[in-house]
Amino acid sequence: MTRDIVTDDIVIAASILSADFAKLGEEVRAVDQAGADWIHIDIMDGHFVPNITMGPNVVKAIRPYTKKPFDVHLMIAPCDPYLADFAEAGADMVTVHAEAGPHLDRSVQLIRSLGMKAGVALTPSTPESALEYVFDKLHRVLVMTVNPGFGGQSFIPEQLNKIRAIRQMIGDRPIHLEVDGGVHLQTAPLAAEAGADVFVSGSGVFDGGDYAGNIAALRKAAMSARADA
Ligand SMILES: O=C(CO)[C@@H](O)[C@H](O)COP(=O)(O)O
Ligand SMILES: [Fe+2]
Repeated sequence: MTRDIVTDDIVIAASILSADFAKLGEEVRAVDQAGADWIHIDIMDGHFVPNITMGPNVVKAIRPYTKKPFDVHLMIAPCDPYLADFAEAGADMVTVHAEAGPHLDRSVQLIRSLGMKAGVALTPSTPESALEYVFDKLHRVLVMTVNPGFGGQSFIPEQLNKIRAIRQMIGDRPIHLEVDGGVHLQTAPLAAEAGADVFVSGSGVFDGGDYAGNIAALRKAAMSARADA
């Protein structure tokens, strides 16, 4: 099934880390109906990051609640032993961290061989040069604008230079540039102006309960920066 399309459009990926875990399936359906383009799923292991969330069994359980693409952000180390489980659970795209192990190229090749789109994430202290030798195998790059592990943190503005540099590296390749962490109405335009086209938001989508209003406002904020460019 093809659920991932690379377009020139702004993509809003709702991060279910901020959802009510007691009714996760309904929350996924709700953000789908509220206009989210992708469902962003944060997988944390209490080892690579200081928090624990969910595994492939939960991804599988929420898969029937939407046809929107599942954008799985792995904050686990090692990741290779679990990639097939996420593919089987219904992940469309899997992003691994460049910092999560010594064999990034192997992880990227494995994701692709399992039929999923491949992404690499960089924590705030990792330079864009970490992408150099895997770049042409990627469908997306995820720039973390907070230190990974928790929702609701503040956007780190120094990451805007990294976003600009990666936008230059991408050129006309069909690679999404995803920004994750502290993405709100004030920061989405900055990231868009720097070159991001996928906007992950947890608290910005879920806080206050007006998912449709929040998603529409985020999209409008990101698009306004593009129109100004
Ligand atoms: O990967 C992560 C956190 O490590 C994110 O995807 C968070 O879920 C973003 O949350 P907000 O900063 O948007 O509240
Ligand atoms: Fe994430």
